[in-house]
Amino acid sequence: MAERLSAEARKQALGGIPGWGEISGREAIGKTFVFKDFNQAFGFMTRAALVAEKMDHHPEWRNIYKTVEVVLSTHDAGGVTARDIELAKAMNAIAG
Ligand SMILES: C[C@H](O)[C@H](O)[C@H]1CNC2=NC(N)=NC(=O)C2=N1
Repeated sequence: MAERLSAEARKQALGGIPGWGEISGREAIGKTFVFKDFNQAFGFMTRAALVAEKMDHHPEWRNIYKTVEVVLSTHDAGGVTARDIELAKAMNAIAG
């Protein structure tokens, strides 16, 4: 099982993934992606879902029109691990 990152390691990792930050009140990271329209937002979700499934690591997310709110944590580790950082980076790459 992946190890939880320390607060320090988490902060450092977040520095390298634009737009991602700590979620207040829980051990998770998040980002709100804003696209041009619903089509772009849903296209992002479709591509990200395929990557997430391949990684066996899945986002908590919510789509409102052209925005996608994403929260990542590793449930079995009770916090943020390298797997969350990896998926966050992949999502940024997909969003372009
Ligand atoms: C058995 C399976 O590997 C686990 O349930 C996976 C699936 N996807 C997951 N996704 C996320 N975000 N956190 C997890 O702890 C997690 N666990």
